Amino acid sequence: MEPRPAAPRPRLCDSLGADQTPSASTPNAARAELGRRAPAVAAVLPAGGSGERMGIPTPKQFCPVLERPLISYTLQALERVCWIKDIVVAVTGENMDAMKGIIQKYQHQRISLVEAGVTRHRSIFNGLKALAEDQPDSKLSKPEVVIIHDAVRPFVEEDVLLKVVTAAKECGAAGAIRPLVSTVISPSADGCLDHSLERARHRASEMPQAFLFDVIYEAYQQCSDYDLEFGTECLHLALKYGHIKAKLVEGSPDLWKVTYKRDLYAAESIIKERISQHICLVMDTKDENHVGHRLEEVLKDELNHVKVTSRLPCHTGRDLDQIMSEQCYSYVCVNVMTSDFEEIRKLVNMLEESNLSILYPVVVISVYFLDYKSVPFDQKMENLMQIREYAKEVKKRNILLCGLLIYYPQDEQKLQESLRQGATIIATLIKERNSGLVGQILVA
Ligand SMILES: Nc1ccn([C@@H]2O[C@H](COP(=O)(O)OP(=O)(O)OP(=O)(O)O)[C@@H](O)[C@H]2O)c(=O)n1
Ligand SMILES: O=C(CO)[C@H](O)[C@H](O)COP(=O)(O)O
Repeated sequence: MEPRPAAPRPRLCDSLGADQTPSASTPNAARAELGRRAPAVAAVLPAGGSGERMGIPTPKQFCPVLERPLISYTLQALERVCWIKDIVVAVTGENMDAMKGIIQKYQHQRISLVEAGVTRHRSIFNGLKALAEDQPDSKLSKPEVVIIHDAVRPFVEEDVLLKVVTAAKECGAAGAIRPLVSTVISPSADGCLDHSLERARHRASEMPQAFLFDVIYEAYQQCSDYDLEFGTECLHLALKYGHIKAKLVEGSPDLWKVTYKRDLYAAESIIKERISQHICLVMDTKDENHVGHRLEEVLKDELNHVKVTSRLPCHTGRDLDQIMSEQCYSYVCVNVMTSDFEEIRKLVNMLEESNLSILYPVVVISVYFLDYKSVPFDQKMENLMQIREYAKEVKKRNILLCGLLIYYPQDEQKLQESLRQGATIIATLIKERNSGLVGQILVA
């Protein structure tokens, strides 16, 4: 088991990062209402499947995405919602230790583990039992509303959680839905089309779902072995056994369930895009006419949807702390005045203290300029080679450090070209977060 990192992490409810910002559509009135009447809300996450359709031995909830297990992203998405008091995760006995290791390594909070069942419904039922009042020695208390959410749907946002919880409080049950992508057809026994459903009149049932706890717990207590073995829909159990017609809430496309291998690639791309929305340039000069500021302009041009900010180095710029607390995961250290690594070391130390890289790889690019006239290329490169060893060291802390040498010719047009190429390399390193390039010195 990996040791627990020392300092507490700088986030959760009040500091929201790139993938943590509640969507603009978060219904503030509903949130306020929920706050006023504060129903106790808990969540149950079934995570006991084997991921057969993924076709690999590791169950998909434990597959690494940017070197962190998928389930950790889902836990992060739920635990950042302050009004969810307990999160109960159902895991198989054989994966219990691995799950405990994940909770410890990524500092997840408010998590309780229960043993999974042989089917998804049985796993959920075990989670509900742990929340029910009548469990001896349990630290958990029975919630008024329970959210059920698959461990393999990592992109659940606070606004949809709030919508299903508010609707469940009113109607007894609620679930997220999406338009169907394909038409659903029913084949007959001989493999021919029996009938097809009118696509526009049907919806795909997704997660999260929420229920008044008593409604869903009683439904699970009453349901048949057949339901527990073959059922795939909790809303159906609430209807069949509690006569509750669930409220259906439109969900976002990102709520889809990671099922096949390609879904892991899609999840990784979404995460990379979300954490690459803010770049901080740490400039070692205030001089507005310096080439570092021209690089900033070109970078803003290159990355027109990305927020690019610049700051002075760490020892004078206290607001770098602020940027780190806003969860900026990309830093470009522009060394105009010196060629040493002092500024980079200070920046990396600050990043380590911030604990940012526990959850996501942080990219740091150290940029230097090469004026052939003053320093020969080989001499400059020799100096920069030191970055390799240092990069190897900080890679262990999930900080991906690379060097970039930008040619600085006298000719204005050529300089512009170098800066543009430098900006393209920076943008690629940030978007890709490729750990294979750690310690490399690229030349523009
Ligand atoms: N006995 C089971 C089976 C599934 N699940 C969980 O239910 C969620 C949704 O199920 P699904 O996507 O079907 O997962 P798997 O059963 O793992 O996948 P597959 O059907 O491809 O084997 C997943 O988080 C999965 O871990 C569970 O807790 N217990
Ligand atoms: O979408 C869902 C609820 O409606 C479930 O996630 C889905 O039914 C899980 O089923 P399976 O484990 O068979 O994939």
